[in-house]
Amino acid sequence: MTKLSVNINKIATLRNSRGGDVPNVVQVAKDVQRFGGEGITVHPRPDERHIRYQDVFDLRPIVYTEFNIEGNPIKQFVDLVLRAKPEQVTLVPDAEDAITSNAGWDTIKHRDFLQEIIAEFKNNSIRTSIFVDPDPKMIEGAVKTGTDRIELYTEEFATQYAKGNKAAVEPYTRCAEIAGELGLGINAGHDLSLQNIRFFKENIPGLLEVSIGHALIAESIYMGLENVIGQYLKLLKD
Ligand SMILES: CC(=O)[C@@H](O)[C@H](O)COP(=O)(O)O
Ligand SMILES: NCC(=O)COP(=O)(O)O
Repeated sequence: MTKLSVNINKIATLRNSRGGDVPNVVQVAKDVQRFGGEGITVHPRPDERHIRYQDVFDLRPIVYTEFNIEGNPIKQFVDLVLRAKPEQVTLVPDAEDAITSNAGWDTIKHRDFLQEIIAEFKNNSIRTSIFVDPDPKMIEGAVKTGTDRIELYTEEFATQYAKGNKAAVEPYTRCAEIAGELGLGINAGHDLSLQNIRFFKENIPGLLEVSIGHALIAESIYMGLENVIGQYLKLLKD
């Protein structure tokens, strides 16, 4: 069973474009859950260009599915996560000026740092996941950090699949097999969409969760949020 976590960053982007509180991110998160979404993902960035740190505290009491907070574990972010106590934290090595996440962790080079930070989150009963490229060495490195899960960075798959290159899923399949053998849980995300999600899911053994934001919100402009979430849930069924 693969859970759908809906990333609501883009709702905050729209709100922030005008100031004020329309659309209201808390109401959208409530509706996502009412429509069957199995988790809420946010990725607060240091410049708060979409999700603000305050949004995280406003969302915490209403998220009754699974709250997943993503970000680069700078001190400000670590403090936020420890205070909000989400069900899951996903660590992403994104540069401050990056438009969006654009790389996974080098789990070998940053092993000591990741080990320390992951231990702190786990001591606080927060499940950990780390964002990684589909490279077997990075998966083997990930297990040594003590993380519960990995999140496979799917941008390359999505780009290639859109061009008709279905073989692009193969490194992800291989890494999922390795992760499974090593006892790591498997999440995935970035540029997943109604077009590519079924094929991706079918080729990834043990896929526990996908977090989807950009495409899902864009698709909802044409088809409506409830309808789109329903379609994802059907496509993610075993
Ligand atoms: C880790 C990941 O792939 C997504 O969370 C992505 O970072 C979304 O963030 P933006 O909405 O800022 O692009
Ligand atoms: N972790 C990936 C995520 O939350 C959503 O990424 P995207 O669908 O906005 O590319």
